[in-house]
Amino acid sequence: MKDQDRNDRESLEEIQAETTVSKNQTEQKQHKRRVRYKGTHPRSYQEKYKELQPEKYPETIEKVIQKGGTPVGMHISICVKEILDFLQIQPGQKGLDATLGYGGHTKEMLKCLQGQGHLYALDVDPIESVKTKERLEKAGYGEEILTIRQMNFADIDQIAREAGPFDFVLADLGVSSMQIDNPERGFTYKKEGPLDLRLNPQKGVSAAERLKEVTEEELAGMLWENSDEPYAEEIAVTVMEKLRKGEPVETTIQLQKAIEEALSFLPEREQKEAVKKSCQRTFQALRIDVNSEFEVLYAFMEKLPAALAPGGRVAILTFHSGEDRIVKKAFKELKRAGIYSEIAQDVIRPSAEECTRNSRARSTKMRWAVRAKE
Ligand SMILES: C[S@@+](CC[C@H](N)C(=O)[O-])C[C@H]1O[C@@H](n2cnc3c(N)ncnc32)[C@H](O)[C@@H]1O
Repeated sequence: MKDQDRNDRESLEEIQAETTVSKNQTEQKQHKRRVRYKGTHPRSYQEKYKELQPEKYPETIEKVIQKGGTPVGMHISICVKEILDFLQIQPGQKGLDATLGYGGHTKEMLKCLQGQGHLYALDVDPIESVKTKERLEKAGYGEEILTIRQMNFADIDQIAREAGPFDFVLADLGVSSMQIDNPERGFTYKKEGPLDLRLNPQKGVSAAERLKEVTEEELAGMLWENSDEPYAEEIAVTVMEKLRKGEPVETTIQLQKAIEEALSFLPEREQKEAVKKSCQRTFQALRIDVNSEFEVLYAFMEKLPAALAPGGRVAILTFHSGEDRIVKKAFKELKRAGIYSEIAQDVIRPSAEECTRNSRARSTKMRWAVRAKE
């Protein structure tokens, strides 16, 4: 049985159990109103996934993880061992986690500090970072050891001026599973939701608004440059035609349908797979655009050496070739200039075992560098 079916069935059993209890109570106390029947399907995202309440349903969480999935509302940290082996964190050091997310890496780095030193952690996402702060506080990591800021890592110079230089820095780029899994954030074509895709929904314009701003040529260029989308032109033509005719492309499914339509010329047996891949690439390209992901990564790579202490170590996880190219090039150039004394010769990939355990690790590449001692 699929996990989702099982979740739905378990929810149904709970609902039925609640109804039985309420029936017995009704017989005993006639004046009590019956509990309203909730229906066989949970109504909201919150109700639908027990995984969103990990404390209440630990077995459900364990089952999902064992099957290689990521429980909804959680994020499984990638390459933890490889990162810690490289960073060599010592008690008393000062570090920066540039991408807090669910706080998995943060927690592992905090453990290495053994209560001495300080960790700073940044995230642009105002929704998830609040939840992560609460979770880490409950786990015993308060302000005395951990400072969390809602800040873009492009401003690493700012936090370095206040708190640096750092002995170690980690950046685990991209999006977290919680952001992808929440349909209201619009990161996935698999669930209906507003076409938003912003890491910080309180700033900038959503992907739906962005589609209304760009020309057909600009959209095709965006899809090609950000994601190497082979059907960039066909998709751009279809989307723009829809907008010209006054048909909305404002939700994730509306965009998915437009992509399906754009690729309808392909032989039927190829269509399903091609649409899936083009949806992944199109959503990625739009996400990169609305969050200026390449621009902020350039800024981060440029400011990073000045934020590191002499001998300081940095590890970066990337998830697509565009990101990896920027990191690789910056490390190489700065090594040649003598600013880094050592850099990773090759990318480090998660083990096959980790990829089986966590399918989201498959596209991960890790690179590292050590700041020269001068
Ligand atoms: C892959 S997740 C990090 C997961 C985290 N390492 C963990 O173990 O839970 C990436 C996070 O980086 C954040 N992020 C992406 N770009 C950012 C930026 N430019 N500045 C700060 N945070 C950013 C995202 O909002 C997301 O929460």
